[in-house]
Amino acid sequence: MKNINPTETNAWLQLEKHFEGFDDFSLREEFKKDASRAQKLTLIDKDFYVDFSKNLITESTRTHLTALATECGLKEAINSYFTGAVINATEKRSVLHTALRTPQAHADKSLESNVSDAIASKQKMFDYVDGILNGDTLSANGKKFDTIVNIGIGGSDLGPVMIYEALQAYKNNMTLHFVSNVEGDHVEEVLKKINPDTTLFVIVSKSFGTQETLTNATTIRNWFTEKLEASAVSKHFIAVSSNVDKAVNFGIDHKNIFPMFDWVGGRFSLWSTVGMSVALGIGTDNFQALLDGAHEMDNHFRNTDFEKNIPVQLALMTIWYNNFYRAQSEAIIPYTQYLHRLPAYLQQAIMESNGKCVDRDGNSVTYDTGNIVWGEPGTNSQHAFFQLIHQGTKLIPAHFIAFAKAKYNQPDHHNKLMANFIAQTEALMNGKTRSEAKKDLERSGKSKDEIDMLLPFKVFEGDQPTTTILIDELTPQSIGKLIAMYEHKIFTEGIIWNIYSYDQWGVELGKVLADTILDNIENKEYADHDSSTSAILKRFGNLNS
Ligand SMILES: O=P(O)(O)OC[C@H]1O[C@](O)(CO)[C@@H](O)[C@@H]1O
Repeated sequence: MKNINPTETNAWLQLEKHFEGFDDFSLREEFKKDASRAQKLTLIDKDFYVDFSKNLITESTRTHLTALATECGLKEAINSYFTGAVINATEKRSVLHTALRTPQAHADKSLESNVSDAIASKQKMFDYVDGILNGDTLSANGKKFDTIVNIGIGGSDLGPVMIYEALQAYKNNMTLHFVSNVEGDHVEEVLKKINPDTTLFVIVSKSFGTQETLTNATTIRNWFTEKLEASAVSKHFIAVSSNVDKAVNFGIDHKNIFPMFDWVGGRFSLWSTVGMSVALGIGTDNFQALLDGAHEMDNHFRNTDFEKNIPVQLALMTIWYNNFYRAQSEAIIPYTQYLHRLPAYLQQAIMESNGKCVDRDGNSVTYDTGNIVWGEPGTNSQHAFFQLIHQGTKLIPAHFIAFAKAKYNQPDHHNKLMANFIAQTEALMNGKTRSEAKKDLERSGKSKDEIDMLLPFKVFEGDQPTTTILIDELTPQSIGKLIAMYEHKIFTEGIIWNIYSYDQWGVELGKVLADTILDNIENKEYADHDSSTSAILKRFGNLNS
C-alpha cells in the first residue's frame, strides 16, 4: 500500500479549484438544468438503489473525487485488503473479515487456508447452534434452552445486537439478552428476567481480557452457581475468543470455546463466531444468508469501477463534505425501527476506525479525518433533531435508508413511512424561499404585520445534502450487504486519508487510567490527582462509605 498524503495529489488541487465554484451552488438549479441528473447520479446494484443526486455535487465533482481515489492508490489497496496483506501494520495483522463470508471456491490462492479455517469454525458454530435449537443439546437439568445472554462489549456486542434487532422478523423462539456495560444495575436487570435452568450464556471477548466482559461474566457465573450446581457451568457457559487459554482458565469447557481469528478486528467480527448469539436467535440458514449478502457486496466493491462503485462513492461523499465543505458530522437515518441500533453500531465501526490524527508514516495529519456519525430512525427523528438539520447553522449530510417492501401487510403505515422518507429528502434539498414562505403566510390569511414578523422564521435555506439508500426488502441477505457496504466505505476513507483504520490505540489511555482509579477507590486514596479528579473521587467515596 502506498502512503500518499491526499492533499499533495493533483486530484486534491483540482478539487480545491473545483470547490471554489460552489459558493452559489443550488440543487434546485442543478435539477432544473439537467433533467437526467437523478439518473446520472444514481447507482444500482440489484436490490440496492443509491441516489447521490441530492448531494452538493456535479458530475465533475464525482470525476475529480474518483481521480483522488485512484491517485491515492485505492485499487492496489483493495487488492491488498482482499488478499491478506498486513494492512493493520501497527498491530501486524491482516484484515480479513471478508474471508469470513467467502465460499471456498471463491477464495484467492493466498487465502485458501484462512477461508477453510473460517468455514471450519463456522461449521463448528452451526453444528452447536443446530444442536441447541433442535434440542439435541440440553441444559444441565435436561431442559431445552430458551434464553441466550450475550456477554460482551464493543464489537463483541454492538454488531450482534444490531443484527439481531434488524432481523427480528426472522427470529425463532429463543429470547436474547445482551449484557455489555460494566454497570452492575445493567446485569441485575437482565438477571431478573431469566431462568438459569434454561439459559445459555455466551461470553464474547476476542481478548478475553476486557474488564467489562470479565466482570459481568464473573458476576453472572456467581449468580448462576448460587442457583445451580457448579458443575452445570460447563453446560451453560460457552465462550467466543481468540484467547482460548484465558477462556479455559475462566472455567469454560474446551469444546465450548469457539475460536476467533487474529485477522478479524473486533468491530468487524459479527460475521465470525462472534455472531453465535445471532445464529442462535435466527438459525443457521438465516445467518448464512447474512454472510452471502455481505459477500455479494464484497464482490461489488472489489470488481466495480470506482465511478459505479457504491462504497467508493459513499466514501468520496464523506471526503467531499469533511475535507472541502468542512462539515462536522453526518447523520444516519434508517426509516425502519429494525435498524434502530445501526447508528450506534456505525459509531464504533466508523469512529473507532477512522478517528486517527497520525498518518501511515507516523506524522500528524494536516487535514480532517474521522467523520462523526449519529442518528436515529425516522420518522421519530423528524420529531426530535430534524429542526436543526432543516434550519440550524450546520451542514449535516445525511444517509436516508429504507426498504421498499415492509415485512408485514400494513400498507397504510408503510405508505406513510415512505412518504415521510421521500418528502424529507425533497424538503431538505429544496428548502423554502422567502417568496414561497410569504405566499404561504398570505394564503393562511395572516395580517401584513404578522407576515413581516413571522417571515424570517418560515424560510428554509435548503441544499441540505442527502443520499437515499433504497433497498428492495429487509432480509438477512440485504442486511449483510448493507453492513459490508459501510465496512468498505470505512476502508476507502482510511486509504484516502492515509491512516491506519484497523487499530484502536486511542481506547487504551482511559482503560489504563481506570485501573489506577479503581485502585484509589478501593483503597480510599484520593490525593494523587489534580484537584478536580481528587474532589470527584472523594465525593464518590464519601457517598459510598
Ligand atoms: O472483544 P474484546 O477483546 O472483549 O474487545 C471489545 C472491544 O474493545 C475494543 O478493543 C476497544 O474498545 C474494541 O475494538 C472491541 O470491539
